[in-house]
Amino acid sequence: MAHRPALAELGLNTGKKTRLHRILHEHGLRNGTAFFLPYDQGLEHGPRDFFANPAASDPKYIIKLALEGGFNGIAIQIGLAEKFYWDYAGELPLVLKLNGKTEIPSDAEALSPLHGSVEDAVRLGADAVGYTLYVGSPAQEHDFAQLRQVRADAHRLGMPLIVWAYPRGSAIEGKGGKDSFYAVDYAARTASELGADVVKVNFPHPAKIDNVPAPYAKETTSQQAIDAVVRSAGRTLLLVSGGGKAGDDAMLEKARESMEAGATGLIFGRNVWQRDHDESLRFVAALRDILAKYPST
Ligand SMILES: O=C[C@H](O)COP(=O)(O)O
Repeated sequence: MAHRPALAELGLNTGKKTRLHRILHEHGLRNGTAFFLPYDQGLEHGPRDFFANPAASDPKYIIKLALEGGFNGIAIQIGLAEKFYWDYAGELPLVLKLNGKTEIPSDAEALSPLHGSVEDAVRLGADAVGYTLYVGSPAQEHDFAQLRQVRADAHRLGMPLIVWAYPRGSAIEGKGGKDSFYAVDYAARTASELGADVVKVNFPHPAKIDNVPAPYAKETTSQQAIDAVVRSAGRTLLLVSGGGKAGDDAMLEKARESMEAGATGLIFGRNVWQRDHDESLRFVAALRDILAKYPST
């Protein structure tokens, strides 16, 4: 297991520390772990993600589900935050997603444009902002510059910065793909190097891969891979995302291995809300049982 950093070790300014403390110790399990409900898929993938459970297309349904499920917060885009979060202000921490894109253009030169600011997040009462960084994309230079401004604003306004670190672009396809151990490990380190307070990554696929530096070109276990990714994030707290809907046992195992590795928490969306309400809450309860075993300070 890698080290799960405590809040006091992160060198945060007062605003960031206060907000992260509120998220990690005053909501959810209140034990220092994080369990976020992400709801930006309507922009990233389109309405197709709501076909499995049409009720989930309603932002109010999702916010209520997050409250009933005892989540630490919800991650949404500015349009939904301005129109729907207002009814629940103060009850559930808001992570305002500042950039995003549709899946309609190809991912070959992926860049996620900004459409919100850290000032918007302050105005809406958010406790963190989210930024998607496409590590390895040909548009990386523009992405880094965009992130630099967000990081500076977040620092100035005391707002924790959560970076969705996603390997993308044709170069990564030749190195095991966007979810390979090499790609995810590099993404975690990149977010940490660029000033993320929290990084969100996909769970790494540990399969043997070609065209990558030697340490990655051999078989590992999934536990060894996620251990390394947490280590690469260093003093940046790490969240593991859910991904597309999969079997519950596989998802619970992924959650357990992530927490065992030293992750701070989980950010699971489709696996939670692409099923009916009671089923969602049953699955959430099983995930909370896992988080309860890994308290942090
Ligand atoms: O921000 C969005 C998440 O990456 C999507 O979450 P999910 O993969 O668990 O649906």
